[in-house]
Amino acid sequence: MSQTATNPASAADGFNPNANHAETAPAFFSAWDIHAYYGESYIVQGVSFNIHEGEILALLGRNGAGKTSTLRALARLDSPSVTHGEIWLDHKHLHTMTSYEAAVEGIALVPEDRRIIPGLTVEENLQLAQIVEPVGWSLDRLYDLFPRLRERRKQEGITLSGGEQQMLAIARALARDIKVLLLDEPYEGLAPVIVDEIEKTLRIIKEQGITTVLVEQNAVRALNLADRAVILDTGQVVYDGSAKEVLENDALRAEYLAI
Ligand SMILES: Nc1ncnc2c1ncn2[C@@H]1O[C@H](COP(=O)(O)OP(=O)(O)OP(=O)(O)O)[C@@H](O)[C@H]1O
Repeated sequence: MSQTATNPASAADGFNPNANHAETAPAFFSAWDIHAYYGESYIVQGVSFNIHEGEILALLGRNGAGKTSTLRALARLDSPSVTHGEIWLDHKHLHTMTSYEAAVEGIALVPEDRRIIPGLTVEENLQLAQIVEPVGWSLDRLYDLFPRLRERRKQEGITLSGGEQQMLAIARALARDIKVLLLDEPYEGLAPVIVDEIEKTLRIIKEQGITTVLVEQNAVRALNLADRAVILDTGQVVYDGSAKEVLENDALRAEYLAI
């Protein structure tokens, strides 16, 4: 059955669920000409990119460039509201789905504020993510990836350090059966040694075939980890290419990343 049957989004508001880009899509995960608004504010202004399965894409740009808004649009959250464009994941059209449906298809957004649930232990936060199918990594596998979480599994999640909370937020995403991990500033406020630890786990997650979109202010770190980079400026893509090229291109970095 078509996913459009139960979804409020339709061709009438700029989506075209019948456009069969799935047939020709060169990539596993694609955004095609996404436009999104907060009320009257036009923020995401025609963003397109393709990501191959298992790639890490660094989504970069100055403050206010529209990175978080783009991630939220990809996760199909209500705000910003996407008025035009298509989002394809593994031949399924996410642009006609609600955020819940997109999550079931395998999109996981780890927001900047991590959203650890107060009053629940580390383990309960993970178990809660597994109440509904499709379930992803087992608790044992998650604890092998994040040994600190195993040590603290009985501790209330919100009492963890910032780095541990970030680990819990990523573990909670993997507790579901996901295909794409959308990470919003995972390194923010963390000591370099903790960033090293999280970076190591992101490499392991990549080895498992999960595709990652990484929004990060620490652009050099993100570029060293990523295969590819997309740079946004005022809601538009101004660069789409290899991460290495951005690292090596002083002019590009100075113009759009101020580094
Ligand atoms: N809820 C909102 N309502 C109205 N405008 C918003 C809202 N959230 C973000 N914006 C505006 O959208 C623009 C893009 O914001 P966004 O958070 O996507 O940028 P960003 O690239 O992630 O920035 P940063 O690196 O500072 O987090 C900014 O001008 C911001 O003020």
